[in-house]
Amino acid sequence: MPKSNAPYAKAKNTSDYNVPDVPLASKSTRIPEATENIKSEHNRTGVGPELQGGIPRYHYPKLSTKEDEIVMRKYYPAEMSNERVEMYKSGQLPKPFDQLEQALSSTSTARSEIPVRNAVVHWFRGDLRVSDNTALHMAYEKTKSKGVSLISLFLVSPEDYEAHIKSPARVDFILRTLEVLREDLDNLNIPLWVEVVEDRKNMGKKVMQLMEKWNASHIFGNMEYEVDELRRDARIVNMALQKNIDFTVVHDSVIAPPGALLTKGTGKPFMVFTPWFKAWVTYLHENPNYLEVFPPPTPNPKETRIYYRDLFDCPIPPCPEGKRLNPKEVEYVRSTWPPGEKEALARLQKFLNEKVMAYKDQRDFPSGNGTSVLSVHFAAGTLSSRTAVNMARELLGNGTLNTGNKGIACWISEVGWREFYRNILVDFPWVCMTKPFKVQYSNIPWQYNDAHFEAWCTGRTGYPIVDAAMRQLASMKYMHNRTRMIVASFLAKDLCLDWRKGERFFMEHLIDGDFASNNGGWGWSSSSGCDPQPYFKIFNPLLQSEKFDPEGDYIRKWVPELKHVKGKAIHAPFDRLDRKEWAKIEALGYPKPIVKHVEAKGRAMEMYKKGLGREKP
Ligand SMILES: Cc1cc2nc3c(=O)[nH]c(=O)nc-3n(C[C@H](O)[C@H](O)[C@H](O)COP(=O)(O)OP(=O)(O)OC[C@H]3O[C@@H](n4cnc5c(N)ncnc54)[C@H](O)[C@@H]3O)c2cc1C
Repeated sequence: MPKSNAPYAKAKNTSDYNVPDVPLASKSTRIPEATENIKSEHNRTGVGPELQGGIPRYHYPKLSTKEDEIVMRKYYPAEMSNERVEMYKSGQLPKPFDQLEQALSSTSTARSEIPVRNAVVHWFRGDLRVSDNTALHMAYEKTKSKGVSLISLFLVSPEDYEAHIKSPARVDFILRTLEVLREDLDNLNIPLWVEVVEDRKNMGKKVMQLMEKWNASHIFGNMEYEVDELRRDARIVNMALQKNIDFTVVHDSVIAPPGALLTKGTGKPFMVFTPWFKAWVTYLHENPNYLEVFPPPTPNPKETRIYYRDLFDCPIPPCPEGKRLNPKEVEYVRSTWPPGEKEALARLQKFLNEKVMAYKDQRDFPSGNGTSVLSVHFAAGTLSSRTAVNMARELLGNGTLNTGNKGIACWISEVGWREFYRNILVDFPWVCMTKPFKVQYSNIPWQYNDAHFEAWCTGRTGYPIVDAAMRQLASMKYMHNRTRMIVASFLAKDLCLDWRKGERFFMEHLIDGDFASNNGGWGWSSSSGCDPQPYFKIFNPLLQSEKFDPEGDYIRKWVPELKHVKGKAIHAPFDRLDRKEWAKIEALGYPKPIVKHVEAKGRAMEMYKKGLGREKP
C-alpha cells in the first residue's frame, strides 16, 4: 500500500507550549501578530487579518422576520415536540442509551459463546489513543488469550461530520491525529485501516464486510453518547450477532458509568452540577478502580505483518469536501495544534508541573494563559479524562479528588463538568434534537436579526470583549471559557437571538467542538439548560470585561483597531473616549455598540417573561 499522500505536513510534536498564550507577541513567534497588515487589509473587509478567510461559515437561510415562530420552525424543523419529550420522561419512548444497553444485555450470552477466529478488531471513534483506552485494551486481552492478531479500524464519515457540524479545524485535527496514531500502532505491529463511508447508514454494513474479509470474530468500541451513535451501535450489535460476530461497546470517555449516580431521595438523574459532583467524588472514592488506567497493548505477533500486510501503511484520506480549511488557516491551525497522544500527555504534564496550583485564581482571565488548553485532546480522545484526573489526583497526594490544593481540586471539578454534560445527553436525549433541556424555554420568542447575528459572528458588535473573543475563535478555532460565557450570554440576552444559532456557530468553528459540552455551555448561558443559575442572570459585558481583562491585554491582542487605546477606555471606547479619539477608532472601522446593554437587558427580561408566562424569568 502506498504511504499517505495526505496534503498536510506532518505536525511535529513539540515541547513548546506557548500555543495559546495571550498576549502572544512577546512570547511566541508561532502565531502571526494580529496587527500585521491591518491597514491594507482593513478597508476591503472591515475586519482585521485575524478574520481573513476564516469567517463566517454559518448556513442559515435568509429569513422573513414576519413571525418569529415560523422562522424558528424553519430553522429547527427537527425540533422535537413537547409531547415526545414527555414520552421520553415517562418511559413510553425508550432512551437511545437504554436501547443500546438493552441490545448489549439481551445478546450477552450469545455473544460470549462466539469463538475467536483469526483476528479481533478495535474500532476507533472518539478515542484516538493507544494508552488508557478501555475498548482497545479489551480487544487486546481477547487476542492475547488466543494468540491472534489485533487489527484497528477508523471509518471517516463525511455525512456524520456534516450532521454533527464538526468544524473543518476539528476534522483536520482528527485526520492529522490518525497519521500519528497509525505510526504509534505500527510500532506495535497493529495495522490501522482507514476507510471513507459516504453513506452513514452503511456504517454497520461496512464494518461487517471488513470483519468477514479479515475473518475476525470480535469487535470492540468505546461508547459515544449522542443519540445517533447510540442507535447506530444498538443496530450493529444485533446485526453483528446475525453474522456470528460479537460487537462489544463499553464506557470510556466518562470515568463513572452513566446511570451509576442517582439522586438520593428520588433516585432520579441529577440535573444540577454541584450535587452530582459530590456524588461523583464519593462514588470514585468508594470505587477507585474506575480511575485505574489501562496500559497500551503489547505488540502483535510478527506474523501479523505477513497475514495482514495489505492493512499496514493505509493512507489517511484528505478532509472531505466542505470541511477543508483555507490555505491560511491550514498553516496557522496546524502549527498551533499539534496532534497525537504524546503531545497531549506532554501538555498535561507541563500544565500539572507549572500551572495547575494557581488554576483556581487564574482560570478566569483570558489573557492569563492559566488553563490547560487540553479540550482539543479530550474532544479527539487523544487524552482520556481518567488519565487526566488520575494524574491530577496523584499530585493532590492525599488520595482524594476534592481536598488539598485548591487549584488541582478545581481543575478536577472542571473535568467533572465535561462528564456531567455527557450524563445529561444520556438521561435527557432531547437536547440532541435541538430541544432545550428545560422544555418551557421552547416558547421564548427569540429574535432572528441577521445583522445582529452577523455582527456577533464577525466580532463587530462594538463590545470589545465580545469582539475579541469572537476573533480569537475565528483565528485560533478556540475560545477561552470565560469569554465563551460572555459571548453566549451576549447573544441570548443582549441580542435576544436564539441561542441555538450561537451553539451551531461554535460547532462550525471550534477545534474542540464537543456536542455535550457545547450544548451544556449554551444551555447554561441562555438559562435554558440544566444546572440553572440560582437566579436569572444577565452578564454585563462591560463589568465582565473590566473584571476579567482588567488591563485590556486580551482585547488589544484580538482587536487590533483598539491596540493603542489607553486605560479603561479599552472596555468601552465609544462611551469613554473623547469624540476626536473615537473618530480615529471609527476610521479604522471599529463599530459603535450595536445595542445599549441597559435597554437590551430590559428587552431580554420581557422576552423571557413572555415566553415563560410568568412575572420573573
Ligand atoms: C457556551 C460554551 C460553549 C462551550 N463549548 C465547548 C465545546 O464545544 N467543547 C469543549 O470541550 N468545551 C466547551 N465549553 C467548555 C469550556 O469552555 C472549554 O472546555 C474550555 O474552555 C477548554 O479550555 P481548557 O482545555 O483550557 O480548559 P480547563 O480550564 O483547563 O479545563 C480542563 C478540561 O475540563 C473540561 N471543561 C472545563 N470547563 C468545562 C465546562 N464548562 N463544560 C464542560 N467541560 C469543561 C474540558 O474538557 C477542559 O479541557 C464551552 C463552554 C461554554 C460556556
